[in-house]
Amino acid sequence: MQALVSAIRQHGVILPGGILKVDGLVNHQLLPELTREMGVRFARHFRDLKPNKVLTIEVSGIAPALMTAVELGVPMVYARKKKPITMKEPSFTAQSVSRTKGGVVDLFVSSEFLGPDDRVIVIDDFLASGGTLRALANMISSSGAALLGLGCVIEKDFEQGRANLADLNVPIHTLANILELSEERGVVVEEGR
Ligand SMILES: O=P(O)(O)OC[C@H]1O[C@H](OP(=O)(O)OP(=O)(O)O)[C@H](O)[C@@H]1O
Ligand SMILES: O=c1[nH]c(=O)c2nc[nH]c2[nH]1
Repeated sequence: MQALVSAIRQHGVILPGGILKVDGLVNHQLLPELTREMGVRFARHFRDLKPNKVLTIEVSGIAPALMTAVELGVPMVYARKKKPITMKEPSFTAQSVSRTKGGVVDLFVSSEFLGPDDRVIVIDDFLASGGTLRALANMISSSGAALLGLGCVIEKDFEQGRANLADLNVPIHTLANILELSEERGVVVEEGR
């Protein structure tokens, strides 16, 4: 997605530990037109698989996932990182490592909104090591739902997430691909795949 690549080149900042700061377009401020286009791209890619639900994780996955759900005309569910008292038992749980806040995070999805009748695509902001998508895939598996595909706004090629998730045997679609983050070459980014 060329507009996303340009925005990353313009606003992306390299932080220690191989972290790309894109708070101006994905993780703090959101650009409505750019985010809408993300949804259009994901929906176009996954529509033929006939998903009836989009799953994501709070907080940064919500915007692109919702835009995708709007395009597909299906509900969007987000995994919560703290279980509210409103959440009915049983819920599906998994753990992921927060890359931007540190520590292990518990994830919760209610069985009210995920179950054997669901055909799910997962949408998130970053595909890095793939740990977060793996956690979501595990919850989908526990629920009896079918996982159809994975979509992420930004892939960090050098963290091997795509390879780490290959055993899931589902299509993975990303909109921008970070090849390198370095002092010498800056943010090296190309369109996703
Ligand atoms: O492929 P991985 O190595 O799992 O990294 C990707 C995850 O890391 C970030 O989550 P984080 O908890 O840092 O941030 P968020 O609260 O902004 O969603 C990002 O939102 C992805 O969910
Ligand atoms: O803002 C972010 N920048 C990153 O580089 C990253 N990797 C995983 N999750 C991330 N979030």
